[in-house]
Amino acid sequence: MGNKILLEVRGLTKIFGSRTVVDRLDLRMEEGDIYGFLGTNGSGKTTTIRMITGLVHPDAGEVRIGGFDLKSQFKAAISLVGAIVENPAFYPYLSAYDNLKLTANLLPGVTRKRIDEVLDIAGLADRAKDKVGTFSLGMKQRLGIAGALLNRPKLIILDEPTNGLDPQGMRGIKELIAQLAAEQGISFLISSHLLHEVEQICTKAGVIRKGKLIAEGEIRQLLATGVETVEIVTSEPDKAEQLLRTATEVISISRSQDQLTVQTYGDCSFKLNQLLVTSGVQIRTISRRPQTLEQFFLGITEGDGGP
Ligand SMILES: Nc1ncnc2c1ncn2[C@@H]1O[C@H](COP(=O)(O)OP(=O)(O)OP(=O)(O)O)[C@@H](O)[C@H]1O
Repeated sequence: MGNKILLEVRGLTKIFGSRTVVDRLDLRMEEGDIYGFLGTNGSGKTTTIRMITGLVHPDAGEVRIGGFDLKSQFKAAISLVGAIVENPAFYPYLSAYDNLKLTANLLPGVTRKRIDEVLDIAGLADRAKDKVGTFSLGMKQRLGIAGALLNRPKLIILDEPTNGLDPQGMRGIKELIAQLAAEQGISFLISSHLLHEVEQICTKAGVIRKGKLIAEGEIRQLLATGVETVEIVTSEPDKAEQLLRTATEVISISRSQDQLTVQTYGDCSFKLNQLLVTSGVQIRTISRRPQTLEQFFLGITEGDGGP
């Protein structure tokens, strides 16, 4: 395995109309990583994955897979990737085998033997001849992973793979991911809005919020990372908000009359205080509430359904 860089994303940006949905995003995966891409609904995960898989053109930034530039060396870069973006689509009246044969026809050099192999790996060998319409959602997801394995990728990208699955289906997917990583050295980029799920499967994670990567690292280290809620009461809330939005540590600001509630990455209340005071903003009170990223993430997933 080693520490070879498998995926490098730099400054990736997507703007829809006047909204910046993905904002100068950087990601870095090494071979062997199972990377959890964590964020609430609408935070920009699917758009990022679509850019990494060449389905959406970025407005800025670059993606390199296995050292190949996705734009100028598309074939070489994309041949290293197997991906399921959103739900895998199958023909319900065709068998699992025939569905994979259709996928295989689009890929150069994939043999019939390989179709049997991937069905076996996904634990579907004995259902190969059954119509996909009779499959549970978990089996369809495993069939999707089988399809993604056809061209022997080094990186598999899964967008919310356990969405809608029952506990047994979830377990099946998690076990398959762990097995493919351990036995075949395949790396995974897995998007999810569920912290505990990422914690169970992944070795590393990045947290995306409003299109920005707000934290990245080894899971354990990441969950212990400090995040703070700073509450500021001021007679000049407009000016204060404008100034605070320029600070890199600020994740979000909400307002209620003359009170600003500011979420920050790391301990920076002193810096924010100075920023306001040196610009002549009078502060009535300032208080801080430290949290771990885990508490923060659980709080935002409960509290707001979107960005
Ligand atoms: N083609 C598009 N045109 C305009 N806006 C879009 C388009 N695609 C996505 N968006 C918007 O971009 C934002 C991010 O969407 P995205 O699907 O990337 O988020 P997500 O984190 O994957 O969320 P979810 O888990 O709900 O899929 C959303 O507000 C969405 O409405």
